[in-house]
Amino acid sequence: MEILNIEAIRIPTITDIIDIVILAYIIYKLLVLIKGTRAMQMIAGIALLFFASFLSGVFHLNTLKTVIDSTISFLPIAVIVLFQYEIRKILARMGTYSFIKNHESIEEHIIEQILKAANMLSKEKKGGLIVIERGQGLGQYIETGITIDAKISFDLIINIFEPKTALHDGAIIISKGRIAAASCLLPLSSNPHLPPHFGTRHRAGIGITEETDAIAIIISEETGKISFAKNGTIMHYKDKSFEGMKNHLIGLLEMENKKGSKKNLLGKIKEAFKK
Ligand SMILES: Nc1ncnc2c1ncn2[C@@H]1O[C@H](COP(=O)(O)OP(=O)(O)OP(=O)(O)O)[C@@H](O)[C@H]1O
Repeated sequence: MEILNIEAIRIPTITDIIDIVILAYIIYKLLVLIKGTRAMQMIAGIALLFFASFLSGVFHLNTLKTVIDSTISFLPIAVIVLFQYEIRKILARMGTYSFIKNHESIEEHIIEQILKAANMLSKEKKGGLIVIERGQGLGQYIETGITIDAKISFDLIINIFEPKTALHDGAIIISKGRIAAASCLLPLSSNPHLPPHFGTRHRAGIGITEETDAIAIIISEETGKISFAKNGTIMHYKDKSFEGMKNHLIGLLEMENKKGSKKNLLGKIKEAFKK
């Protein structure tokens, strides 16, 4: 009896190896992506269904197996419905793929103007929310606000966030090195793990970075704290020095500025999966 069919075994080619490496990478990223999320629980549930189907087959529980198998056949639709938000987000990020570097990316002196304004707002305990567009266009959020289309300056930002003025509510969106609009409405994060004391300003700042690759600077009216949000994660800024803060923001934006020119489809897919 032939135990092993030697004929069927062939030396893997370079293409096979690349194929396997890509697949392994995608599976790894998917597992990282869903670790600790409701998707993980869903996968555990799906695995349980397959196991139950297998067991009912082994013990010839035919009716049970039929019911379980027909449930399994609906799984692809259920996954699309349940994860439509995540799928939409990944596709939107992939859709922003660009061969061309954004030459209008933000410059250092502009960052200084933004941070000087953030510091002033913080000192005076005036709330502020500034969103910086990166690779992914923020047109749909810009449309919710009032068009400004002006050069970025300390004075303008301070004026916009002056309490009780017409434009102070909502966010400023910086696009292509200019203040595109003010009073913009951002999506609120629904992350259940955010501290309950986070109000709508912080949730909006985090929300826009969950939906897009933008960076948000949040200045708390209550505490004067300056925070940065990226990829749905918020970082309270501890180093009070201006240079430290500037380098931090440059660091957050650097991916776009330095790697922007090299950003390829794989990079976009990687970024989409990062979340
Ligand atoms: N969807 C939104 N998009 C943009 N800005 C928003 C949105 N919702 C609320 N804001 C802004 O947040 C302000 C209210 O902030 P709120 O006090 O609820 O939040 P917070 O996170 O506790 O901030 P703070 O620490 O400044 O009090 C609103 O006046 C408005 O300017």
